[in-house]
Amino acid sequence: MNIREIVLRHRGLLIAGIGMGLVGAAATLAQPWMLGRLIEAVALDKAIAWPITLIALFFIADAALNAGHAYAIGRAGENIVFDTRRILGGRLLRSQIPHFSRLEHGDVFARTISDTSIACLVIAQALAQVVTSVFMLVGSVVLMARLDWKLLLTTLGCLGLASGVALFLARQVRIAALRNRENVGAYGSGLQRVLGAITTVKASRAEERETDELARLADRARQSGIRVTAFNSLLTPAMNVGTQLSLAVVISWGMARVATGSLSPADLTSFVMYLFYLVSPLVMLFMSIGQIQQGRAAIQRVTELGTIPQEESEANEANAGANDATPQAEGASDETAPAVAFDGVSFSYHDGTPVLRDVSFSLPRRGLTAIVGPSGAGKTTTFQLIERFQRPDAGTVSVAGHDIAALPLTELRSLVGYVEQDAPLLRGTIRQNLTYANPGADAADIARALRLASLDDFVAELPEGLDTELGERGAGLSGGQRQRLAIARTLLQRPEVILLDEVTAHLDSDTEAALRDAMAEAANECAVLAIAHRLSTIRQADRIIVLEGGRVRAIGTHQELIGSDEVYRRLASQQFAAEDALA
Ligand SMILES: Nc1ncnc2c1ncn2[C@@H]1O[C@H](COP(=O)(O)OP(=O)(O)OP(=O)(O)O)[C@@H](O)[C@H]1O
Repeated sequence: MNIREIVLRHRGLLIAGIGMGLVGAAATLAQPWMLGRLIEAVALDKAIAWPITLIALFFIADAALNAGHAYAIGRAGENIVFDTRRILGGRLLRSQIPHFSRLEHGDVFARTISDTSIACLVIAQALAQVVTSVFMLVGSVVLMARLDWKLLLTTLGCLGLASGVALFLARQVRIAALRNRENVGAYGSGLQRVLGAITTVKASRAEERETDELARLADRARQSGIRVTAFNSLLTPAMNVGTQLSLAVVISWGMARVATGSLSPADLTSFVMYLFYLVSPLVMLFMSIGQIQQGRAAIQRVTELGTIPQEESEANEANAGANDATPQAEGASDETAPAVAFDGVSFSYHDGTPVLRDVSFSLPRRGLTAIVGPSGAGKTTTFQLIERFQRPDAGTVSVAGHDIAALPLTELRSLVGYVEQDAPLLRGTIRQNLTYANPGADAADIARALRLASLDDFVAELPEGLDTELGERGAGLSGGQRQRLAIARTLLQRPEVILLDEVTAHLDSDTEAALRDAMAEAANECAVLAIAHRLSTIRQADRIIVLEGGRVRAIGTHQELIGSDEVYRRLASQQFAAEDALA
């Protein structure tokens, strides 16, 4: 992502805004000159209608052009912020999971929400301000030099002194503002951390501790905020002192020269007006330079986030599809190809520890397969590879006969339905959540999916039925209901393969039995691969894959494995004991 390109896309509006600003500045500069001519006309008893009309015209043009300038630049800034956020949002959603999972969410929000505003608005406004300020400064200096160069040198001396102090203060403001942004960001991250785990905080009676910690972070933000205010409040007086000093010198020396006749009252009036004009662009220039520095830091943070590696772009997917057209066409009609096949797959996360080692298995197009194994055996990682959230270091993974490395991602993910361990739901109605992967599903399909997931009675009892609004992350539903809603959503997608990650963990025995029926029915239509702990689920499976330490230990039915595999026997007896204890 390149912010320069985004800014250039809006150059028309920016140039129009700067153009209006420059013409407006010229109209401003013309006013003292015209006022001088008006004073001369009055003094010499000449006609004053023209000077007055011109001053009025310049005044109106000045006001109108300045309003146009502010509107155009503000609008361009908002357009740039919009484009940056739109692109950034898309890039985050299409980013590669291994890179995304390393980001801190609070920081991602800060970069996407506030850094984009600062970067774009500051750059658009501050750049425009620099251009118009420099024009005003040069214009004022040239016109003042034409009026009286000695008075100009005196003015520049006084203002130069004040500018030096102002420059120093502006630099301090910038440093303090950067620190303040970091502190505000840290407070945001802290707030997000505790609010995301509010029930754990309460259950651990940690409210007081966390409130103190939040207050400590907020206090750091307050202190750096006060530093910004302190330096900022000195900035304007520093420039005012310079202005007042030069004004005092210019007026007293200028009046003395008017008395001796070496300067006309009209020129002195114009000169004093230009003096005021000189100060405001000077302050603006310093502030804009400071803002641009701040904006550069924000641009860097936005650009860093924007360069997060992407899953293939649409174009690449199309190419991959075109290059792979023949095997895909064959595979799609080849019902004999396995639903999922792992062939010599090895994988490690970024820390390099091997998680899967030379894993090979294949699933037929129909039927229920359970994956069992001790905690950390690599079961969820297997699912991550099938969805291509992660890529294998060696070996190939195929779905419906296609090597998934060459399959367009949208196609792969339409073939595979995935119900995660925590089954997160999105805000919105039950219907929106249900049809999330298949927005075109009709009422009959929805009713079938609800029935299969044993949710039909629950939804029928709700006053608003399918249109019931769910809270954040599915609040308003029990863990089991959330899980079943996620299963119904996957069933509606009608995939070739359904991956279920410990979906029966949250369910009571009755619901689990209903869900087992749902799995059996789904397994008649597609391949179901379930990570399971409950023996009742495992026993129902057509085949069971036993994983241990990232390797496939054994594959077989419950009866076969009980007789032949030590690890399976141990897992099964542990589960029996646990279920007996529960009973
Ligand atoms: N994102 C990750 N980054 C680094 N290591 C990871 C990551 N996810 C999992 N691991 C590691 O990979 C190994 C396998 O994890 P995985 O979640 O696949 O196991 P699992 O068999 O599903 O375990 P469980 O039954 O406890 O859910 C574990 O040692 C885990 O610490």
